[in-house]
Amino acid sequence: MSEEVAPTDGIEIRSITEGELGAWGDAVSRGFQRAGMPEALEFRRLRNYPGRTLGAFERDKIVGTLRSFPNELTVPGGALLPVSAISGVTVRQTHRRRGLLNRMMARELAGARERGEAAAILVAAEYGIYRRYGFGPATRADGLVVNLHHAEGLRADLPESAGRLDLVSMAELAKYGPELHECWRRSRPGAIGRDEAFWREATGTIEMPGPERKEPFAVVHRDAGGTVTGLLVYSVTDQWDGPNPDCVLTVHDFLALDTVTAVALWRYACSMDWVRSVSIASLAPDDPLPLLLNNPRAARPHPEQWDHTWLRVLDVPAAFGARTYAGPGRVVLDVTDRQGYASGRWLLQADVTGAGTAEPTSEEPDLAIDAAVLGSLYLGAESATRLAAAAQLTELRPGAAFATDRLLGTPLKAYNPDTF
Ligand SMILES: CC(=O)SCCNC(=O)CCNC(=O)[C@H](O)C(C)(C)COP(=O)(O)OP(=O)(O)OC[C@H]1O[C@@H](n2cnc3c(N)ncnc32)[C@H](O)[C@@H]1OP(=O)(O)O
Repeated sequence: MSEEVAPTDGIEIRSITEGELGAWGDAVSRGFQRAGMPEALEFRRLRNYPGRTLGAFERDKIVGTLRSFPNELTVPGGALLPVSAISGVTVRQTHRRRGLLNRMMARELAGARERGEAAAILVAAEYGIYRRYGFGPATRADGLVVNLHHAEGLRADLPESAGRLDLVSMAELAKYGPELHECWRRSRPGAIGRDEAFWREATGTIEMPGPERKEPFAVVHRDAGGTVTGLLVYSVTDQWDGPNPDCVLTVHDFLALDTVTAVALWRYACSMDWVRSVSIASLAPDDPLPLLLNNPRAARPHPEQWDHTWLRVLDVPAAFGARTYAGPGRVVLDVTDRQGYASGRWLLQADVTGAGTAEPTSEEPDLAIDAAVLGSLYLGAESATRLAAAAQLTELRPGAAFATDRLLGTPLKAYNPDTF
């Protein structure tokens, strides 16, 4: 496993004390080019776990930051995998490219492995940073913009809800949202848990830096029995084309437990007076929304479609034993890992029930990959066939990439709506 390099520059990497939280948050703001807009102290407190908020200290000055918090990642089949969620990664502008991130990341990954977290996840500010630490893009956020003029509404043959929609306050959203999300997240590989910090920020009881917050609207769907089965959080621009309304409805959060609920919520959004387009910045790549419209061509890719959550496998047997598989099969992976956590030859095999294991083996390998590619394959975000075509992995036996896809393929695309 990778060891932290002995410091030669007098800069010490250590976890901060509670009393240093304010200065640590200021350092994060500075590193993110947001001087003067510190992250709310309350938010920082809620995401501060003993030993997991790191600072790079030059004497008493914080010149580097990285924090992680425990989370659970839904894996194919619905199990929840313990993961380390990393965020707040910054190095002071005057101290960059001297290896401080290398040192903070080495410490964090070693800590995560010790705590028994089978993988680490993060949302990368820039594409080029994290592959060297074994992270690969593992979910996508493929939003849509629906032009309502072209859409011609939702299809008339869709199932109608026997339930109802209710506009709710932020306080009610804080009450209904967590339970609904707990249910929803088990159905989508790539989803993560939402903690108190998430809901406090989403419902406005923690003031975050940035432009003044306009309270969004929230609507919940209840089924005929009164159970909340979906929510839509949105805002509407005040935009006019001369005397004619030309508003955009922007979706901030959308959760639906079933098709009837999704139809009811999308019908509501797509038939709003004054609204000419619906913009959803983050949606699962295989979300059925375009197919609900009379004209699916009206749903165009959102300009911000991107690789969203990056994943780094830390414990191969635990991670691959937790997920399920598309069918029976076996494949031997030869994994190269600079930090060592996933290095070696692994026999990945699954039986007819979809249960599978990853075990060390001395058998001849079928595929040669690096740890970042393992991260991209884990939730099924990328196919081995595509990665082979992109020269990101090497097939050592003809047909091995296809065999890997038959094993790792998932019926639902990995998706995580939450940036952290
Ligand atoms: C999960 C999150 O929080 S994402 C947020 C990431 N933070 C930011 O983008 C804020 C602005 N940037 C920064 O604060 C810093 O530049 C950081 C944190 C990205 C990098 O910190 P540094 O201490 O400069 O990195 P360090 O010197 O350890 O470099 C490590 C390696 O990453 C590379 N690297 C560092 N930053 C970048 C980058 N932005 N793009 C590509 N490569 C990078 C370095 O070249 C080096 O490569 P090598 O090991 O092959 O020689």
